[in-house]
Amino acid sequence: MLSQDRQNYANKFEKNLIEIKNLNLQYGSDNRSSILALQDINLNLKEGEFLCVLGPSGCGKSSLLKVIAGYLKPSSGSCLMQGEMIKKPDWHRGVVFQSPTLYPWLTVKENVSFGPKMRNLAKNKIEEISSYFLDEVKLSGFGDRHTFELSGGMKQRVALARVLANYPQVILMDEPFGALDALTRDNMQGLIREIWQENDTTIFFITHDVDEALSLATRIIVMSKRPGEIVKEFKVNFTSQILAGNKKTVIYQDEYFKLKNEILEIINSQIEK
Ligand SMILES: Nc1ncnc2c1ncn2[C@@H]1O[C@H](COP(=O)(O)OP(=O)(O)OP(=O)(O)O)[C@@H](O)[C@H]1O
Repeated sequence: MLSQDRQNYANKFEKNLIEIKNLNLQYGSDNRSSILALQDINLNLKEGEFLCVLGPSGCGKSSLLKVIAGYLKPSSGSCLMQGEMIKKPDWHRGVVFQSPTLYPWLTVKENVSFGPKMRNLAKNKIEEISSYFLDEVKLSGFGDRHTFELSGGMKQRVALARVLANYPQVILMDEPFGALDALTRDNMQGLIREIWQENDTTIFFITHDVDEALSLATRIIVMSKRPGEIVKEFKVNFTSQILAGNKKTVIYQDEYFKLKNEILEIINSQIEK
């Protein structure tokens, strides 16, 4: 795949969903103990794109996600969704963390139904939505189980179905597969790739794994060490090639290796020696 083709593919995502302008985030107000986590972030998240964020540990990836989610307010600059300032968490921005936060006293189906119930949807609609998304994450037969009966990968699929059941405009994922074994992780990557394609979802995805980013993203941003700034971005489309064909043939291309090395070099240059 020529880099021009990659560029053209990524450019098909045009419409801004989230606009981040000149954003700084500082923890603590006391000058001596305060930490500048994010510095001068300018980033537009486009509708339908799959954006992966890479960077050294502590560079501010989770902090950026928390600002977008509405958990944290920027110290300066702005973070807008469809032109509106993000002020607090909202169902329109679904969040999936590395450790799934499920309600252990509820069944799998009740966990997935929770959001639609809170939004006072009709009983039959709630049933329809929860069945649909349990099926999407391949857990149809597990609706009556309790979450403690499930494996780590299954719990993460419930967490994903629970977020999807709210039809969010964007899904924010913070190393969602970081705690899973290699095989489960590969399956989960396949699942999120399909869900992204089938539902035209917009995804903001933090990972430490360059291969994960390359095989999922339509765009990758690489951040500097703290205070986190965006060092470089890459438009990629291996994910659509994988959807259309065979993962192995895609990840053994020269183009893939070249990009992987370039990204690894940037990340390594940011790790404090
Ligand atoms: N609540 C907090 N109070 C003070 N400092 C914080 C707080 N949360 C994060 N930090 C600091 O801000 C910086 C960025 O943290 P953040 O968790 O966003 O980085 P990260 O890139 O997600 O890290 P990792 O990859 O290790 O998860 C770090 O130096 C961290 O110690």
